[in-house]
Amino acid sequence: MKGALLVNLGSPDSTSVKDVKKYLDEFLMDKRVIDTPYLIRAFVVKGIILNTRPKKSAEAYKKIWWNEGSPLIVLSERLHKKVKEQTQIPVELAMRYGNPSIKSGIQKLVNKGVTEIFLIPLYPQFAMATTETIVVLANKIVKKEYPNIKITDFPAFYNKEDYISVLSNSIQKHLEETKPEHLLFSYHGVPERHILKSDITKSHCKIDGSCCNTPSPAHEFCYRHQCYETTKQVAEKLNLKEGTYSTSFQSRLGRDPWLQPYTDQTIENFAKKGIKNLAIVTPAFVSDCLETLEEIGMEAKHSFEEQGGKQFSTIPCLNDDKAWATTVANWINNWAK
Ligand SMILES: C=CC1=C(C)c2cc3[nH]c(cc4nc(cc5[nH]c(cc1n2)c(C)c5CCC(=O)O)C(CCC(=O)O)=C4C)c(C)c3C=C
Ligand SMILES: [Fe+2]
Ligand SMILES: [Fe+2]
Repeated sequence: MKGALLVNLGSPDSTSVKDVKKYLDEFLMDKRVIDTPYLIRAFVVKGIILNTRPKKSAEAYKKIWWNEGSPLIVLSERLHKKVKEQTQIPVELAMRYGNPSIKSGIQKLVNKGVTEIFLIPLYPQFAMATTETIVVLANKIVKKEYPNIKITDFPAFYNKEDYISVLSNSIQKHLEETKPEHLLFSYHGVPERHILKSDITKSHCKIDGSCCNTPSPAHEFCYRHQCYETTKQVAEKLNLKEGTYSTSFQSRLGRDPWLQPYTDQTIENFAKKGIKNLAIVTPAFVSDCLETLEEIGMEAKHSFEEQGGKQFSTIPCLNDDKAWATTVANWINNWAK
């Protein structure tokens, strides 16, 4: 029997410093997130980051937390419910870090008699720190605990026509309402070296991004190329004029260089240049979360307004949008045919 597993990033169990610390420990000790040798990672994460960050992050989580829990988890559950309503096969939801775990998701499917799992990492663009870590962990669990189960993973869907279409429609609706002077596509960043590590050709990708418009097999796993491509395809679909939209990268952690331009600096520069009405869309995330609701919806908005900007609007992630749930259900149903 066939079944599907939707996997998102995860959130702390609560906004307590203890739970945030536990979550960040699991997240940041993942060698595909902080990709240094183990001893350096342990020193940096356990010796430095976990001493200060959990308190700060817990405060940020408190600002966005809902009565039902973490927005990312609640919105993923709502999407899961709508997807289940549109398919005959069992579908479970799991998180890469925290709860519900990937192991529990697989166990629930196995309990229902599933022997073939369609694994859908809920990330439009491939990254070592997102798609790859999910695929690796799910396969590791299956190999160890359920050797007779087969897994098929769904690749990054950054350029799939149906995804581009639902994303574009959600953006279009917002643009008609707010009529911004500029639309910023802000993607979660990754350290620059992650781009080089994911280059399967070992020679295509360049730190400065000059490679991303030259076709290459490397792009199947190039986060930066895939982000640019999502922006490009949405811009084409919506007929956006050159110069009225751009791409930037947010949520940098630490001192190493991450993908640029940085969102916070870009937004400040727009305000300083006299842009008054700015809209932001965050297509690396399919569910609103700390990084969209707090970092963009609160921090970035504040900085834009402080520098003279007047109207700063955030376009919600696809969340449990009806057409988006139908798109995910279609992927599952086509695979299960
Ligand atoms: C969308 C894809 C994501 C990539 C790529 C990614 C990479 C990445 N993230 C960190 C560090 C942190 N990220 C944090 C939160 C967070 N990150 C993503 C997604 C991606 N991260 C999401 C959806 C969230 C929000 C989770 C939620 O509960 O709402 C955090 C925790 C919050 C904080 O303290 O700021 C950290 C830390 C690294 C190092 C990284 C490297 C590639
Ligand atoms: Fe590239
Ligand atoms: Fe992150």
